[in-house]
Amino acid sequence: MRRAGPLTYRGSSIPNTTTDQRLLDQRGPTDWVHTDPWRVLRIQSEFVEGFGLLSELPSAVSVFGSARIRPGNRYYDLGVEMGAKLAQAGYATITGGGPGIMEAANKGAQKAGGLSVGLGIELPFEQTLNDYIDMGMTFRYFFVRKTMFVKYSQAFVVLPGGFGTLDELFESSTLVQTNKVTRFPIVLVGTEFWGGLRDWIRDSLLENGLIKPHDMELVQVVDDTDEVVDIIRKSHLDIARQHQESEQHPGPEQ
Ligand SMILES: C/C(=C\CNc1ncnc2c1ncn2[C@@H]1O[C@H](COP(=O)(O)O)[C@@H](O)[C@H]1O)CO
Repeated sequence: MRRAGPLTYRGSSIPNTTTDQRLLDQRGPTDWVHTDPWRVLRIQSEFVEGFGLLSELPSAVSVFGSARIRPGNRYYDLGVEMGAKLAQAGYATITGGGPGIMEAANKGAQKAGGLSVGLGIELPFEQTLNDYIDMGMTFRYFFVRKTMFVKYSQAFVVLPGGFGTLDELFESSTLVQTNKVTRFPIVLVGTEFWGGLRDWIRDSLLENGLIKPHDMELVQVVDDTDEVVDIIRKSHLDIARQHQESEQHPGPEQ
């Protein structure tokens, strides 16, 4: 009789090698490493690692913005200030873990004694997480990383940036617009930078009936980092109040 894990073999059914021998003695073909079923497992493991790292994170805010802005630029300083204000208000700061505004927000958060998180992305060129990160992970897949930003933050704050930043802004706006996430403030910081986009959304999208009038409220544009924190706090309090009310007056079981 031979046991192989949960399996039992007897007589001529007993294999002449063990599972461990088959695993360890030979490599076999390798082309499966480049197939989609194998990638699915890698994607799964990325979700597992991400959820494992972030599931016990305190209240947090994702801060997005340019990878190209350097120290000395006024928007870099704005990023540092934003991270610090979020830390002082008790929020962890999550960024894309890279240079520029991401580094600035992480720096501000860390220096103000807050929790600074970086969710980096593997890129075709070598890049490490910036130096101001307390907890970090580098993702292979953009879409897995994006899930983490939304799942583990209470709000998105968007500073000036290029295509990457716009992608993050419009993806989050679509998630709120389609009710995939609810009660999720998206705040653009810098009216001089973002004002033109807001006007274009109103004059082109709203004017042509491509969005509804209330969609204009999905994204707020402000200058003052204290105002950003107020918007986030207020939304947080509204959510807490609604939770309390639904506990006191529970609806029908679902
Ligand atoms: C281009 C340079 C570095 C790129 N490194 C990045 N690291 C991490 N995250 C990134 C990077 N580039 C883009 N992102 C994500 O998009 C947003 C910034 O993109 P933008 O096009 O610069 O606006 C940012 O929020 C990240 O999540 C130069 O060294």
